[in-house]
Amino acid sequence: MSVATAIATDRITRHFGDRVAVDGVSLEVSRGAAFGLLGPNGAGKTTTVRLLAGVLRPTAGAIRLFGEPLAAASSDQLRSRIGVQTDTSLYETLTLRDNLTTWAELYDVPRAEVSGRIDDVVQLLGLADRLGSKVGTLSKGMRQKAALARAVLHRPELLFLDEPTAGLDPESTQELLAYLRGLITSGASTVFICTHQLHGLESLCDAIGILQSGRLTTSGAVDDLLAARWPSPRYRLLVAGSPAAALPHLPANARVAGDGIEFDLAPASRSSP
Ligand SMILES: Nc1ncnc2c1ncn2[C@@H]1O[C@H](COP(=O)(O)OP(=O)(O)OP(=O)(O)O)[C@@H](O)[C@H]1O
Repeated sequence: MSVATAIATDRITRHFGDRVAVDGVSLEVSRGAAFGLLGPNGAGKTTTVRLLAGVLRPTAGAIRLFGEPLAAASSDQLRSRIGVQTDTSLYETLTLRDNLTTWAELYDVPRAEVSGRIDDVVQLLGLADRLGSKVGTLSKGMRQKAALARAVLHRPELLFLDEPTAGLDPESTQELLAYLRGLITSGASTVFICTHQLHGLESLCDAIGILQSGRLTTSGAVDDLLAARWPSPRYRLLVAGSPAAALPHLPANARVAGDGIEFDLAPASRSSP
């Protein structure tokens, strides 16, 4: 494991009584990358995030964050380096601004920067006109975005998102994806997303893992997994006139085949919308 590794787990397992929620999971996430953990309900995704965020301890196995054993990290270190988006972390009776200000203070955001950071993040997430609303009066989608605003306010190096698009309408989903894409592209945070529904989240991820009944059954680069799972279709084009003359106008992998041209379509890449 190199210093460029943000998360490395070695066969982590977590039992709840007789139930095995996470079963021998080993994974690595590079610093600045986005990793998607996919799996059906009950697969162990939230438990994995809670283990990685230091909220739960593994029954067996080891976790290293930024090269250091998680077990040795102090709660202050974890708090400053990690952000976790959960919808249970907001005070319903406080306004959105008071929620974010309270969290900024708890997370030691420099006092002079608090107001500016709040204004920036609510602007980007389309919540600027709801700063004065009590969180209890916000819609579910707005709360999702408010929870994300709270999680990123202290600019964590490692951001955990649990079902970030759940309950969002298509427009809000696109707004949230655009915000996350900007965050990931900036390279400021390593982002770990878990979800049972893709909703375009895969387009943000460099790598994904699939969790089933607590076991990581597949993991790898998104493009490689898509190519293996859905081999790119091969097209054959009949050309009026000389196939060779048409070649410069076609994908680089096109080649002349008989009286036509053949080429594969490349798998969708992370930068595609
Ligand atoms: N605190 C707990 N006590 C007992 N069992 C638990 C606890 N937390 C999780 N589990 C069990 O561990 C398994 C994995 O749960 P987990 O919440 O990690 O799954 P998930 O993939 O996040 O599911 P979902 O997509 O429904 O949120 C489930 O069988 C769940 O009942």
